[in-house]
Amino acid sequence: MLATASPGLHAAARRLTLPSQARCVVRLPRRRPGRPAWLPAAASAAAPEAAPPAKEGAEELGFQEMTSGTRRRYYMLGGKGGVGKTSCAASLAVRFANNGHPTLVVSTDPAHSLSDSFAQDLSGGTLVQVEGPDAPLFALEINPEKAREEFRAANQKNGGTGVKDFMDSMGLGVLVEQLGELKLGELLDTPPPGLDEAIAISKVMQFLEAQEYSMFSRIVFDTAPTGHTLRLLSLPDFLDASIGKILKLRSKIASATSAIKSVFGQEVQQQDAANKLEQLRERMVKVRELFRDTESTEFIIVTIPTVMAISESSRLHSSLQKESVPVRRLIVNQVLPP
Ligand SMILES: Nc1ncnc2c1ncn2[C@@H]1O[C@H](COP(=O)(O)OP(=O)(O)OP(=O)(O)O)[C@@H](O)[C@H]1O
Repeated sequence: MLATASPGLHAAARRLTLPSQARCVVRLPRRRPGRPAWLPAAASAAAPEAAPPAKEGAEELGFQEMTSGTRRRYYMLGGKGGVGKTSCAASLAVRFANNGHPTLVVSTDPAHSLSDSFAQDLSGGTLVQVEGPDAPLFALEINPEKAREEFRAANQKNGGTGVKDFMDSMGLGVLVEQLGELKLGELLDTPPPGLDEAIAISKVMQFLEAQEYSMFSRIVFDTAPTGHTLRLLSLPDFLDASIGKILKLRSKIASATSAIKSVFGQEVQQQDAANKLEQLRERMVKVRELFRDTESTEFIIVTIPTVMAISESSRLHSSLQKESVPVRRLIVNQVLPP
């Protein structure tokens, strides 16, 4: 089905080329092969070891490096909005599968572009097998909004926003103000950018721990645009700080309110909310660790040959370096003839 429904994509995946240096160029249909002559100086920050004109042999060697070994590896594709992250993630996943890797490609894009790339409906929130490649290729489209809703519903059920409401109801107005400063309500009601995606990624990681999904040796993530990725990386610190302050505050008021709390039976609810936040923080820490694990993970920046995209990619690369996220390759998409 893939070959007939998306012949261009399939062909592109087969022609995916990767130089052995720190960058790779994906050539999609109707695009001119070869090193882009337009690459301005600004790109050197995103690809410090800018490659010489790529030779097919060297490119294949680079790709072999990505396909070698059966140990599970994660590839995170990120970059500016609309540069072709989903298209490239789909191409890379097909290429992995055609090289014998049981592969899973995950998208957290609510626009469902992965479904369009494969011409299959993947929106059900479960794994769907993509027809065409040699080895099993499964795709999963996670709706981050839905994942967030689940999280919020769980919090509400467990009295999550109730921490603030509870303080209010106890007449502890001053502390409510302090809580406002801690942005607890904001965190639970309007999560910071990146949280949706972090929840989605941690969900995927959770189910990959199950025996039935242990076959996947390559996991490709089509991640959100730049800003979200950066927020996602700083989330555990943000949550650490927030949760730390919340717990400190809680212990401060514990003695003053314990009698009233037990009368109203809200102590358990509060504890649940704190546990839920703590669980969330732990999951975020796992996501952060995954991003930084040079053994298993690689972040690939996708860009296009425009000044704005390259500038943003350059900033993304610097930020990822600062966060110790391994970046070794750059995909330059939509290379046009001069
Ligand atoms: N090499 C290419 N040649 C032709 N069209 C392309 C190419 N790469 C991407 N496109 C088209 O550009 C559009 C955006 O691509 P895609 O959805 O993959 O980008 P994205 O970075 O994932 O977007 P978003 O940030 O919105 O998630 C799509 O219509 C896609 O078909």
